Amino acid sequence: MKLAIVYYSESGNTKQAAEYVAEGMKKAGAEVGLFELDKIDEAFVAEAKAVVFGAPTFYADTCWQMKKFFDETKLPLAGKIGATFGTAGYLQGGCEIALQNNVVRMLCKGMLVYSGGCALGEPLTHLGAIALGGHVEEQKEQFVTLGERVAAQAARL
Ligand SMILES: Cc1cc2nc3c(=O)[nH]c(=O)nc-3n(C[C@H](O)[C@H](O)[C@H](O)COP(=O)(O)O)c2cc1C
Repeated sequence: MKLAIVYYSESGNTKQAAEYVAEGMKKAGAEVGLFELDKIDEAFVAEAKAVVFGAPTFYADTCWQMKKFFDETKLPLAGKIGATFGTAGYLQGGCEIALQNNVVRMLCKGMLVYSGGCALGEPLTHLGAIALGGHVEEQKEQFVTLGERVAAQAARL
């Protein structure tokens, strides 16, 4: 089963988070494609059962590069599981708004948005996984768990 992660990262926080999400997917036995936004293997993503989007928060929204991706992409995302994670500088900086807006964009693309929410216990993944202030390693469990949960749900599709 192929699963993809598409992320944007300037200073490395979201890249590290993406690697943890990939770790969780691999633990679940998936073949994982980890792609920077401008280096997407489109054939892999087209075959993937799930695509997880990761982005830093810019001005209390997902970064403009991710918004541009959703505006422009012609990738066949409809019907795939979609999930999201993000990083931000600080608690009141709007990362949850950024995740919510990624959720809205995934819905617009016809994706089946999933995180496991609070149904599967701790850690509660709700809108997705978040790390603040560069403390990505401290939130590793959240990102790994999101990857595992997406992989498990994709296997059920
Ligand atoms: C242009 C710009 C705008 C930002 N705006 C916010 C913001 O509104 N709220 C916030 O919490 N952090 C903000 N940040 C901080 C980044 O979201 C944070 O450092 C993030 O982890 C960077 O991810 P990266 O290392 O993957 O590039 C901003 C950073 C930049 C460069």
